[in-house]
Amino acid sequence: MVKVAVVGASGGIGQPLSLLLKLNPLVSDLALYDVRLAQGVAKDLSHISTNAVCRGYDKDQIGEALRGAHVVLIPAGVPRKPGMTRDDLFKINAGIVKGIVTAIGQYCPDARILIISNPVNSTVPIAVETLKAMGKFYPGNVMGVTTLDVVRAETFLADYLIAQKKNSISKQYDKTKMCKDVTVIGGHSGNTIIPVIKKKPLISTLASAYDEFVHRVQFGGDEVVKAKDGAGSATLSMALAGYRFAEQVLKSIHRENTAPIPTYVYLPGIANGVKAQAKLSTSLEYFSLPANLLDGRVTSVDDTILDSLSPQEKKLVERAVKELETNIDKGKKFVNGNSKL
Ligand SMILES: NC(=O)c1ccc[n+]([C@@H]2O[C@H](COP(=O)([O-])OP(=O)(O)OC[C@H]3O[C@@H](n4cnc5c(N)ncnc54)[C@H](O)[C@@H]3O)[C@@H](O)[C@H]2O)c1
Ligand SMILES: O=C(O)C[C@H](O)C(=O)O
Repeated sequence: MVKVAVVGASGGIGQPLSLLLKLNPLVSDLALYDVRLAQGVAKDLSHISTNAVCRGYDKDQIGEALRGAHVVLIPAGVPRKPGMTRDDLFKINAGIVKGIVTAIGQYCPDARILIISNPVNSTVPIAVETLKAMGKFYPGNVMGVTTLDVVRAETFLADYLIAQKKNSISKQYDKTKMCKDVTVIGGHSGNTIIPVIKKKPLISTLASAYDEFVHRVQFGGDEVVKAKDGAGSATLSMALAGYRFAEQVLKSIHRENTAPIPTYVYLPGIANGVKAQAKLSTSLEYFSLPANLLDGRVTSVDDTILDSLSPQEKKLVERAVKELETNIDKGKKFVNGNSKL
C-alpha cells in the first residue's frame, strides 16, 4: 500500500504525471493537491479502471492530501517564459516550495520528496534547509528530479550518432536503450548540466558534433520554452521523466532492485557523499550523481563515474561548480536569512 501525493497536480506537468501514476499498480492511493482544479483532475482520473484510489484536495486541504503519503512529487510553481532563466523563477517558486515542504514536515515527515519545481539547483537546498530547521530532515529523502536531462541526452545522443553514421546502422542506436551509453550529472540549469558518455569511444564518433550535443542537452529546456512561445516549458517530456524517476522509487519501496538513477542530492547526508565531494575537488553540498535507492531513499551515490570522466567532461564539471555554489547558497540563505530577496 503506497500513497503518492502530487502537489501542483493541475498543472502542465502535474496532470500527465498524475495520469501515469494512476496507471502504476504499485500505487494504492493517489492524492492530488493544487491551489486550483485538483478536484476536477482527480474526478477525471478516478474514472480510469486501474486500482489506485484517486482523490483531489482543495487549497485549504494540504494536510489531508499529505497525511500518510509515502512519496510526494512537487511540480508546483511557475514555469519559464522566453528570455527567462530558471533562476528568474526563484522569486516566486522559492516561497511556494518552502511552504509545501513545511507542510510535508508537518504531515508526512518520512515521505520521499521528489522536487521538480525550478530552479531545482536552489529549490532542493530550500527543501533540505526547511526540514532541517523543523528537525525533520532525513538525508536521502529529498531528491531533485534531473531525469529530463537524462531523457534528452539519450534522445540527442542517438540523433547525432545516427546522423554521423548516415542512417546505415541506425538500428544500433535504439533510443529506448541509450541509457547504457549516456547519463547526466551536476545540476539542472544550462552549464551545470553535464552529460557523461559512458562509452568513451562514442565521443570520437561524435567528432565535431560533440560540442553541439552537449549544448543541446544543457539548453534543451530553452528549445521547448521558445517553441511554446510564452505558454510555458516542457510538460509532457517532463511528466514522462518525473514518472520514470518515481517508478524507480516505487519499485525500491516494493523491495525490487533498481539500477542507479541520477538525482540531485545533499551529499553530506549520503554514505559516500563526502568521498564524491573529494573526487569533485569541491565542498559543494549538492550534486546530481547516479544514486542507489533502498526503500525509495538514496543511500549512496555512484562516485566511480567521476573517475572515468573524459578531459572534456572534467572541464564541464569545473565550469558547473561555480554556478552551482551560487545557486545552492541562494537557496540556503532564503531559508536561513541573509537573503537579499
Ligand atoms: N525539474 C525539471 O526538469 C523541470 C522540467 C520542466 C518544468 N519544471 C518546473 O516545474 C514547475 C511546474 O511547471 P508546469 O509547466 O507544470 O507549470 P504550470 O503553471 O502548468 O503548473 C504549475 C501548477 O502549480 C500549481 N501551484 C502553484 N502554487 C502552488 C502551491 N502553493 N501549492 C500547490 N500547487 C501550486 C498551479 O496552480 C499550477 O497548477 C515549474 O517551476 C517548471 O519550471 C521542472
Ligand atoms: O526549461 C525549463 O524551464 C523547464 C525545465 O527545467 C526543462 O529543462 O525543460
